[in-house]
Amino acid sequence: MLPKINPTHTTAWKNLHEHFAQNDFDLRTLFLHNPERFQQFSVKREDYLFDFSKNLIDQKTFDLLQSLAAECDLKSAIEAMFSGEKINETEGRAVLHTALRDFSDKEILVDGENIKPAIKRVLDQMKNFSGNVISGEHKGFSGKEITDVVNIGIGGSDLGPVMVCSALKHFKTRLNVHFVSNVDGNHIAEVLKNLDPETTLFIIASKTFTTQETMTNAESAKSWFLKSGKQDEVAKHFVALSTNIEAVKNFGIAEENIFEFWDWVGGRYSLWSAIGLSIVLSVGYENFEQLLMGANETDIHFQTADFKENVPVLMGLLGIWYRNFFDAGTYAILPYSQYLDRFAAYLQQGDMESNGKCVDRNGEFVEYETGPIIWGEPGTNGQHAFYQLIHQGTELIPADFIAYAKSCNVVSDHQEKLLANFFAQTEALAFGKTEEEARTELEKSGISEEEIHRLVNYKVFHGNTPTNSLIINELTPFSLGQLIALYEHKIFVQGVIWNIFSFDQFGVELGKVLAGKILSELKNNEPVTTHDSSTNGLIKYFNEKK
Ligand SMILES: O=P(O)(O)OC[C@H]1O[C@](O)(CO)[C@@H](O)[C@@H]1O
Repeated sequence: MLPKINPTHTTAWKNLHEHFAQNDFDLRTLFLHNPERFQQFSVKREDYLFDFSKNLIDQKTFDLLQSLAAECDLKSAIEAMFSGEKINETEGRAVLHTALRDFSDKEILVDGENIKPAIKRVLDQMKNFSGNVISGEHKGFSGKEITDVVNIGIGGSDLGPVMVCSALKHFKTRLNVHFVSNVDGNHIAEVLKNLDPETTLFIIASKTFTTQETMTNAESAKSWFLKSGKQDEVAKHFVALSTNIEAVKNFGIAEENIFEFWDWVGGRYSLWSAIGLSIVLSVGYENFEQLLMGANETDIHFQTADFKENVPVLMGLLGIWYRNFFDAGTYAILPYSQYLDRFAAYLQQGDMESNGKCVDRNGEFVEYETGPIIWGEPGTNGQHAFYQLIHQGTELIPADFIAYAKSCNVVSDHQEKLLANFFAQTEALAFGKTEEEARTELEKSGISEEEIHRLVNYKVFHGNTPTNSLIINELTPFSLGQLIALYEHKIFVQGVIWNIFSFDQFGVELGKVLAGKILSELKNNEPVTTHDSSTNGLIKYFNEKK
């Protein structure tokens, strides 16, 4: 079981509030007074450098955040998760996505049974199946090789595979992997438009095998296929990834085409499981295994490193400092890598579905902020979209800047320009531009004193916008696994300290129930009056125009 400590009742929390009230954390001053600040607040590991010196902290802040982790008993929470304790108490489940990437001989027991053999069995099944598809040995009903794969899933059955397949495009196999997730018929229509049923493999990815969007898309995909293929040829073109074996069989998927995973794998933490089959088909099993091993490297770091040098712990603690003491409502993920174009979207589910909670582990409503809004886009594009607000807006927006030192593709001086922007942005966000500096620049431009007076404030940059800089040596399946796991564990750290349960998601249920009721009303084509005037009015308008 996880500890049930209200963070606001800890001594560290009270001291952090005092510390916050008594200091202004001016980065220019902090760097001026400590030439060793970078060395003091950065962690250099074999595959990456994590520089957190441009945060609004001093040594006392750092020490108090460490005390907070200790008072909230983070260490035992980490041990509880990795050991298979049922820390997902509201659903009575263990949380063991980490076991999926643990290649050691260590036994991990769930309800008295070692889960490692089953994990190995499914990995072998994924390896064999993907090898046969990629080699062309597995053929479609007309004897042709598979050329295209369509993963049908949503949420954790989509976002992780989409993000990884996008990030590892440089490593792709001959197969073209597509993703359908939205119940909006245009989504599947656009994907199927250019595909051939004779050479297309469908992956129905759903932990529960009950999600409306996925089951609707799966039925439509099957109907599309059966316009060409026969019912008894479905087995060659449809596989399923699920914990719900009975529901998969009822859908009509052959038993040998079911890739199982388990209830101790949360949807948003499932890309390491059978849900990763689209990744295996996209980049090959060896690269998928490297992805797992990279995540495992972070798991070991997370379990063994002193919290003072533990990157996920530091990321989590710094996020709490801004969320709960600076009242920052959002957190930006700004990868300076086009390959990571879906990374923020993936973390939106990972973070917001985990820590978007308002009831603590004692069943009481919390009286402090919990999970922030996660958002972001790759740099340098963001600089031409929303950096104006980060630089000169009224919201404090802490951000993680992520980049790779080496590029997968050497093209002219693009990499130097990309990193120059990365470094410039974190510098500008930290140190800004004072009124005096702005005035000096304007004076050099030769404009009148009156004009200078009129313009100077528009040219001031407040600075003191905190950033973490993560420079990873190169983008590989291994380093991507490390990166993803860093964020999985950051999220865990924050959930532990906020004293919430990070592994259920009851908040998604009400919408599903209401949608089911309204769907039946829409289908019977009668006037709808059972809702509020807005919902009734909207439904009426839709019925008139559809
Ligand atoms: O994989 P399933 O069971 O179709 O669920 C899809 C997604 O729906 C949710 O249950 C709710 O968003 C997610 O947690 C999950 O990843």
